[in-house]
Amino acid sequence: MWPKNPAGGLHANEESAKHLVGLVDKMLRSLSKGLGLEEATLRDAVGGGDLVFLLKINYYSPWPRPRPDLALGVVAHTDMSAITILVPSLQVFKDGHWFDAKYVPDAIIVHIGDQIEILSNGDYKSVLHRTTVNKEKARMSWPVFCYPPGETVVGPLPQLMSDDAPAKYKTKKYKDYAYCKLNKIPQ
Ligand SMILES: O=C(O)CCC(=O)C(=O)O
Ligand SMILES: [Fe+2]
Repeated sequence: MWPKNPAGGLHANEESAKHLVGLVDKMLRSLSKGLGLEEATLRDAVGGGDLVFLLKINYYSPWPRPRPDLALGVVAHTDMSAITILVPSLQVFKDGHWFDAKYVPDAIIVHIGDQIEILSNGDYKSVLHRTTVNKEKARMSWPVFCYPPGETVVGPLPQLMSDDAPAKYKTKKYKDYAYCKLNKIPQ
Protein backbone atom coordinates (compact mmCIF):
# COMPACT_ATOMS: atom_id res chain seq x y z
CA MET A 1 0.00 0.00 0.00
CA TRP A 2 3.00 2.29 0.42
CA PRO A 3 3.88 4.18 -2.80
CA LYS A 4 7.33 3.80 -4.41
CA ASN A 5 7.84 7.55 -4.16
CA PRO A 6 9.30 9.38 -2.37
CA ALA A 7 12.38 7.16 -2.63
CA GLY A 8 13.27 5.82 0.78
CA GLY A 9 9.78 6.44 2.11
CA LEU A 10 9.01 2.78 2.57
CA HIS A 11 12.29 2.14 4.35
CA ALA A 12 11.78 5.14 6.66
CA ASN A 13 8.27 3.96 7.43
CA GLU A 14 9.42 0.42 8.23
CA GLU A 15 12.18 1.71 10.48
CA SER A 16 9.89 4.05 12.38
CA ALA A 17 7.28 1.28 12.69
CA LYS A 18 9.85 -0.93 14.43
CA HIS A 19 10.54 1.77 16.99
CA LEU A 20 6.86 2.46 17.43
CA VAL A 21 6.05 -1.15 18.25
CA GLY A 22 8.67 -1.07 21.02
CA LEU A 23 7.51 2.29 22.31
CA VAL A 24 3.86 1.30 22.44
CA ASP A 25 4.80 -1.90 24.25
CA LYS A 26 6.68 0.14 26.87
CA MET A 27 3.83 2.60 27.24
CA LEU A 28 1.27 -0.15 27.76
CA ARG A 29 3.51 -1.77 30.38
CA SER A 30 3.88 1.51 32.26
CA LEU A 31 0.17 2.20 32.04
CA SER A 32 -0.58 -1.28 33.44
CA LYS A 33 1.81 -0.71 36.32
CA GLY A 34 0.16 2.64 36.96
CA LEU A 35 -3.07 0.76 37.62
CA GLY A 36 -1.29 -1.64 39.98
CA LEU A 37 -1.63 -4.49 37.48
CA GLU A 38 0.72 -7.01 35.88
CA GLU A 39 2.82 -5.31 33.19
CA ALA A 40 1.35 -7.32 30.34
CA THR A 41 -2.30 -6.69 31.28
CA LEU A 42 -3.20 -3.78 28.99
CA ARG A 43 -1.20 -5.07 26.07
CA ASP A 44 -2.95 -8.45 26.29
CA ALA A 45 -6.32 -6.72 26.66
CA VAL A 46 -5.89 -4.78 23.42
CA GLY A 47 -4.94 -7.80 21.35
CA GLY A 48 -1.30 -8.54 22.34
CA GLY A 49 0.81 -9.14 19.25
CA ASP A 50 -2.24 -8.52 17.04
CA LEU A 51 -2.55 -4.86 18.06
CA VAL A 52 -3.23 -2.90 14.86
CA PHE A 53 -1.07 0.10 13.91
CA LEU A 54 -2.80 2.49 11.51
CA LEU A 55 -0.84 5.39 10.08
CA LYS A 56 -3.10 8.23 8.98
CA ILE A 57 -1.77 11.19 7.04
CA ASN A 58 -3.68 14.44 7.62
CA TYR A 59 -3.24 17.43 5.34
CA TYR A 60 -4.68 20.76 6.41
CA SER A 61 -4.54 23.33 3.61
CA PRO A 62 -3.89 27.00 4.42
CA TRP A 63 -6.99 28.95 5.40
CA PRO A 64 -6.49 32.40 3.83
CA ARG A 65 -9.76 33.81 5.15
CA PRO A 66 -10.49 36.26 7.94
CA ARG A 67 -10.14 34.87 11.47
CA PRO A 68 -8.30 31.58 10.80
CA ASP A 69 -8.26 31.29 14.57
CA LEU A 70 -11.97 30.50 14.40
CA ALA A 71 -11.58 27.69 11.88
CA LEU A 72 -10.73 24.19 13.00
CA GLY A 73 -8.80 21.47 11.21
CA VAL A 74 -10.31 18.62 13.19
CA VAL A 75 -13.17 19.26 15.61
CA ALA A 76 -12.83 18.33 19.27
CA HIS A 77 -12.80 14.56 19.71
CA THR A 78 -11.21 11.69 21.56
CA ASP A 79 -9.54 8.90 19.58
CA MET A 80 -11.27 5.53 19.65
CA SER A 81 -7.89 3.80 19.60
CA ALA A 82 -6.14 2.31 22.62
CA ILE A 83 -3.36 4.85 22.25
CA THR A 84 -2.27 7.24 19.51
CA ILE A 85 1.28 8.38 18.80
CA LEU A 86 1.88 11.71 17.09
CA VAL A 87 4.08 14.76 16.90
CA PRO A 88 2.74 17.67 18.93
CA SER A 89 1.14 20.75 17.44
CA LEU A 90 -2.47 20.35 18.34
CA GLN A 91 -4.66 21.53 21.19
CA VAL A 92 -5.73 19.51 24.20
CA PHE A 93 -8.57 20.21 26.60
CA LYS A 94 -7.79 20.30 30.31
CA ASP A 95 -9.53 21.90 33.29
CA GLY A 96 -12.06 23.68 31.09
CA HIS A 97 -9.53 25.27 28.69
CA TRP A 98 -7.84 24.53 25.38
CA PHE A 99 -4.05 24.40 25.54
CA ASP A 100 -1.56 24.36 22.68
CA ALA A 101 0.58 21.23 22.83
CA LYS A 102 3.60 23.05 21.42
CA TYR A 103 5.96 21.48 18.96
CA VAL A 104 9.09 20.28 20.73
CA PRO A 105 11.82 18.94 18.40
CA ASP A 106 12.23 15.17 18.65
CA ALA A 107 9.30 14.87 21.04
CA ILE A 108 6.14 12.91 20.44
CA ILE A 109 2.73 12.95 22.04
CA VAL A 110 0.99 9.82 23.28
CA HIS A 111 -2.76 10.12 23.50
CA ILE A 112 -4.73 7.86 25.75
CA GLY A 113 -7.57 6.65 23.54
CA ASP A 114 -11.06 5.47 24.44
CA GLN A 115 -10.08 1.79 24.81
CA ILE A 116 -7.58 2.48 27.59
CA GLU A 117 -10.13 4.71 29.34
CA ILE A 118 -12.63 1.85 29.19
CA LEU A 119 -10.18 -0.85 30.32
CA SER A 120 -9.05 1.32 33.24
CA ASN A 121 -12.73 1.96 34.12
CA GLY A 122 -12.10 5.68 33.81
CA ASP A 123 -8.84 5.93 35.79
CA TYR A 124 -7.10 7.02 32.59
CA LYS A 125 -8.92 9.61 30.53
CA SER A 126 -9.10 9.61 26.75
CA VAL A 127 -7.77 13.04 25.82
CA LEU A 128 -10.10 15.54 24.14
CA HIS A 129 -8.16 17.30 21.38
CA ARG A 130 -8.60 19.31 18.21
CA THR A 131 -6.49 20.98 15.53
CA THR A 132 -6.49 24.49 14.18
CA VAL A 133 -5.53 25.81 10.74
CA ASN A 134 -2.96 28.35 9.66
CA LYS A 135 -3.53 31.35 7.38
CA GLU A 136 -0.41 30.88 5.24
CA LYS A 137 0.98 27.45 5.83
CA ALA A 138 -0.35 24.00 5.11
CA ARG A 139 0.08 21.57 7.95
CA MET A 140 0.51 17.82 7.89
CA SER A 141 0.36 15.31 10.70
CA TRP A 142 1.10 11.60 10.80
CA PRO A 143 -0.71 10.09 13.75
CA VAL A 144 -0.43 6.35 14.34
CA PHE A 145 -3.54 4.86 15.91
CA CYS A 146 -2.96 1.66 17.86
CA TYR A 147 -6.15 -0.29 18.35
CA PRO A 148 -7.36 -3.84 19.00
CA PRO A 149 -8.48 -6.19 16.21
CA GLY A 150 -12.23 -5.80 15.60
CA GLU A 151 -13.24 -9.03 17.34
CA THR A 152 -11.41 -8.14 20.56
CA VAL A 153 -13.86 -7.71 23.43
CA VAL A 154 -12.99 -4.61 25.46
CA GLY A 155 -14.52 -3.62 28.78
CA PRO A 156 -13.47 -2.46 32.24
CA LEU A 157 -10.86 -4.88 33.63
CA PRO A 158 -12.45 -7.10 36.31
CA GLN A 159 -9.37 -6.53 38.53
CA LEU A 160 -10.34 -2.86 38.79
CA MET A 161 -13.97 -3.33 39.68
CA SER A 162 -15.58 -3.84 43.07
CA ASP A 163 -18.88 -3.11 44.81
CA ASP A 164 -17.61 0.44 45.33
CA ALA A 165 -16.31 0.73 41.77
CA PRO A 166 -18.89 -0.74 39.39
CA ALA A 167 -18.31 -0.78 35.63
CA LYS A 168 -18.67 2.69 34.12
CA TYR A 169 -18.54 1.44 30.52
CA LYS A 170 -20.12 -1.31 28.47
CA THR A 171 -18.10 -4.34 27.40
CA LYS A 172 -18.23 -4.85 23.65
CA LYS A 173 -16.26 -5.85 20.60
CA TYR A 174 -13.95 -3.12 19.32
CA LYS A 175 -15.60 -3.24 15.90
CA ASP A 176 -18.99 -2.51 17.51
CA TYR A 177 -17.47 0.36 19.50
CA ALA A 178 -15.94 1.78 16.33
CA TYR A 179 -19.22 1.43 14.42
CA CYS A 180 -21.11 3.42 17.07
CA LYS A 181 -18.40 6.05 17.31
CA LEU A 182 -18.11 6.57 13.56
CA ASN A 183 -21.88 6.76 13.15
CA LYS A 184 -22.42 8.90 16.26
CA ILE A 185 -24.62 6.24 17.87
CA PRO A 186 -24.56 6.18 21.71
CA GLN A 187 -22.30 3.39 22.96
O1 LIG B 1 -3.47 16.60 13.09
C1 LIG B 1 -3.25 16.25 14.25
O2 LIG B 1 -2.28 16.66 14.88
C2 LIG B 1 -4.20 15.31 14.97
C3 LIG B 1 -5.29 14.75 14.11
C4 LIG B 1 -6.24 13.94 14.93
O3 LIG B 1 -6.54 14.26 16.05
C5 LIG B 1 -6.80 12.70 14.36
O4 LIG B 1 -6.59 12.43 13.16
O5 LIG B 1 -7.46 11.96 15.12
FE1 LIG C 1 -7.41 12.57 17.13
